[in-house]
Amino acid sequence: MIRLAGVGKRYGRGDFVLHDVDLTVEPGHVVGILGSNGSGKSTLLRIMAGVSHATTGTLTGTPRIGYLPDRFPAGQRMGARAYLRHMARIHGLADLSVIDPLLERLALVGGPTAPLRTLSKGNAQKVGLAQAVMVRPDLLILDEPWSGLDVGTHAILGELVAETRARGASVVFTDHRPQVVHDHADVVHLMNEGRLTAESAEPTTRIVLRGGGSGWAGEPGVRHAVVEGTQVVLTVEIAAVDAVLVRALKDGWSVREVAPCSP
Ligand SMILES: Nc1ncnc2c1ncn2[C@@H]1O[C@H](COP(=O)(O)OP(=O)(O)OP(=O)(O)O)[C@@H](O)[C@H]1O
Repeated sequence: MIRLAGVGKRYGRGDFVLHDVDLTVEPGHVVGILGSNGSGKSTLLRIMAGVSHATTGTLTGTPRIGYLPDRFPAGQRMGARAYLRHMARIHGLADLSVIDPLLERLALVGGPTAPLRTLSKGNAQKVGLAQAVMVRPDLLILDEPWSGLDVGTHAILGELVAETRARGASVVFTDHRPQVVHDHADVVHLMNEGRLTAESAEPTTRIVLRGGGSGWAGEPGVRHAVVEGTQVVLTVEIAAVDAVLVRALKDGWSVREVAPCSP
């Protein structure tokens, strides 16, 4: 459906922010990309969506794409319905009757005629989601959708993802929280400083630490380290759990939780 091989990206003359990314998205799969802020997730999705070009490597496949960017540009006077109709025509969509039910389902506050620029970030994201799904894409690309949308819409988002998969199309989404990615993805990839790796199916342990000193990225056996407020949440290979706990206690961290996590 879509295949990336050796994809790298640098902005201007800066350092590479994506390195040698290989990724194949099969039909009917939901692919979750887990990575912390600045790791390169949005850059990768922009390349897949065709709004940014890879500096190196190749992309093959020409699926019909629906794309929800990390920040949906909504500074316009147009209302949601008018905007979506406009976008539908650009995409060559003949049937505009899907738009109103979609906006109703997403419970757009202010209704379909409220100017986009008056919408809150969460509501603007709903319009962004509507423009991405209304084209019935072969590949639905969603940049941190569970963070941008208000909690009330999370269940609808889950349904839209499931419906997309059920009709044999694919979804690629990002998030920085392991739980969110594991809850919704069939296949998980980890993005770390611009490098993408498939997550191993080996079971892991979730360790939550508070306080303490030095960072955890790159520590042996630590698949992922996410800072959440004053805590850091580690996803650790089972063989490394004892060593990580010993290091944490030596470094002054307080252990808040140790629990199995199932990918
Ligand atoms: N348009 C740009 N010009 C220059 N550098 C950029 C641009 N967009 C992103 N970057 C840099 O590329 C790196 C990866 O950013 P990217 O937004 O892809 O990461 P991310 O994982 O999506 O993070 P976030 O969740 O914070 O959006 C960062 O160092 C960022 O500063």
